[in-house]
Amino acid sequence: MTTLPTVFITGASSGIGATYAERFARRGHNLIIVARDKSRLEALATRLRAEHQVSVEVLQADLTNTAELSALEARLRDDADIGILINNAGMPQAGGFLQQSGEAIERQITLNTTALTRLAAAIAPRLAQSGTGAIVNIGSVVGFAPEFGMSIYGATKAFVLFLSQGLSLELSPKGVYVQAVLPAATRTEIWQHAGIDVNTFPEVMEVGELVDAALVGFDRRELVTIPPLHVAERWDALDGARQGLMSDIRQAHAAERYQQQH
Ligand SMILES: NC(=O)C1=CN([C@@H]2O[C@H](COP(=O)(O)OP(=O)(O)OC[C@H]3O[C@@H](n4cnc5c(N)ncnc54)[C@H](OP(=O)(O)O)[C@@H]3O)[C@@H](O)[C@H]2O)C=CC1
Ligand SMILES: N[C@@H](C=O)C(=O)O
Repeated sequence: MTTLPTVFITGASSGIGATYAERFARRGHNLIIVARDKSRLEALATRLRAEHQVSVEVLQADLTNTAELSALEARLRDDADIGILINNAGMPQAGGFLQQSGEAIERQITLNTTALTRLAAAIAPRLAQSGTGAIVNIGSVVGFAPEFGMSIYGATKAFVLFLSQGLSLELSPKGVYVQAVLPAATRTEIWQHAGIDVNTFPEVMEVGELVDAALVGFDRRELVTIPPLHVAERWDALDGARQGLMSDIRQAHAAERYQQQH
């Protein structure tokens, strides 16, 4: 019987990450679950060990702490049992751009982009060497929507999508599957952290439905999985238009509309 890869999940103490942990435990995977809240992680680990007879290791870490992030990188580099990284940990933006302190900006960009990238960079060489494995990056539809007024958060999520597309081009020929998952409003604690009452939204997806849909995309080896997008052709058209724009870039001279009228 082939041994299933261990799944390394960041942000697993609540919400989407905790649900991913439950779903992969149900599939029989051993887990390594990471977050700052050790007691919540331990409670989840105890439950999943009992319910699914899998190994669940708890790693308490603040991904914005360089030393703690480095320890996680070393584990991802060295532990050959880890075959799937779920880069889930993230934080929202509370308030508009003008309300952001330097520290808040640094913390959000560090968690949502730097830590996610460094953890992917830690595991990717080993997965590429082995010719198998998966990296799942949790983005957001907010990365498509500057109109939502979460400019820094949305920029970090646009980063996650671009990074995932780039990593897929670089790593999928080496057997490594990369997936970007783009939820919309999903019922988790993130909204409390954003200072927003999620119950004021006309529609919110339940977290189990979100993760189950993301796993359908995962099982299909889909690159960009957008569970709330009911018209899949919209994404195809957007990405096709992006590629069309690039094919119309002529680098030798500025476009006529930018030529000085003499
Ligand atoms: N819910 C939604 O509507 C949407 C969410 N997303 C994304 O989904 C991902 C998961 O969010 P969601 O489950 O909703 O939110 P939650 O707030 O429920 O979960 C966030 C998780 O990240 C962990 N975390 C936060 N800060 C740190 C840190 N500094 N170091 C380590 N872990 C940290 C938290 O654990 P702890 O506090 O114990 O450290 C928690 O486990 C995020 O990337 C988010 O941007 C995307 C689109 C929509
Ligand atoms: N996490 C939510 C916003 O804060 C989202 O990405 O929709």
